[in-house]
Amino acid sequence: MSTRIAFLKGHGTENDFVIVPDPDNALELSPAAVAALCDRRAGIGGDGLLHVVRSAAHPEVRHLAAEAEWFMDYRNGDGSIAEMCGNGVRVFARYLQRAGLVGEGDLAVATRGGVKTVHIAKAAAGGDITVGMGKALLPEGDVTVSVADRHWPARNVNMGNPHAVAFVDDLADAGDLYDPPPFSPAAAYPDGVNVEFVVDRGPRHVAMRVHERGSGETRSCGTGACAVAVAAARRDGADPAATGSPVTYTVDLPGGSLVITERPDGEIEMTGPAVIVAEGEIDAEWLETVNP
Ligand SMILES: N[C@@H](CCC[C@H](N)C(=O)O)C(=O)O
Repeated sequence: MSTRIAFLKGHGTENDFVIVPDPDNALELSPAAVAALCDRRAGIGGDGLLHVVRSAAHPEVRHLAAEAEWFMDYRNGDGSIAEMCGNGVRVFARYLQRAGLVGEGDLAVATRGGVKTVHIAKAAAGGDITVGMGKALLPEGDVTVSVADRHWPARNVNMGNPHAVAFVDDLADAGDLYDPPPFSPAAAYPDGVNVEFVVDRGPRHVAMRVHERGSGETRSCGTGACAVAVAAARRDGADPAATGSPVTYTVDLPGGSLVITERPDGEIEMTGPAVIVAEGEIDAEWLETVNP
């Protein structure tokens, strides 16, 4: 009889994830296995995978174990590794809460993009979760993104992972987003980039579509929404560090809305939903066939 491996399925504003609890880091999850699990026809399906591991059990973040008990080992749907996932970290926290592995209040989660603090509201089995996303870096230099023969200047924003934010007249300008939008100069993003296309909806209210590195077009991207809020604030002349007042943007995405606040110290908070929709078991024999 084959061993079975637990999984859950969850989403945050319809950015969906396969969740694989593996506290002792006992599973070998190759890029091919992750891609197979995230496959929407031949696997479970998801934009990415949240491998839930105790920090002490993972060589990349063992040094953070005293600070953050749990490590979000995030993988994109194509099996590639990313530094950070904003929707993912809320869903990750929701899983830990639901499994009784953490209590109420603030929770530190280790990611490749640093330790993030997640606030889970009291008695909230559902409801929104707020995450301290850290500070945005705004590397200097012009970046251009393209769709077919159209080109837009883009703001380079790093939220632990790289983003290129382009303001457009209409979200349809982004086209079908099947392929990663080309960008230049190539040296701006040696490891690829997440590209956001943004339109205005009203005062401090924008809407976006995103092509995610390693996942394609998704219905939401939390780090992308933070990058967009910071780029929109700078474009609108709003810099919390200069004024001493926080700035909040609502960012609409195809899968829902996220609320992003940048504080005068540069720290960014993101608030949005995190939902677990199912749980089950992965057949270990099948996993072996896709995990060479
Ligand atoms: N959907 C995520 C971002 C996931 C990582 C990204 N595709 C990358 O490669 O950087 C989010 O909610 O932030």
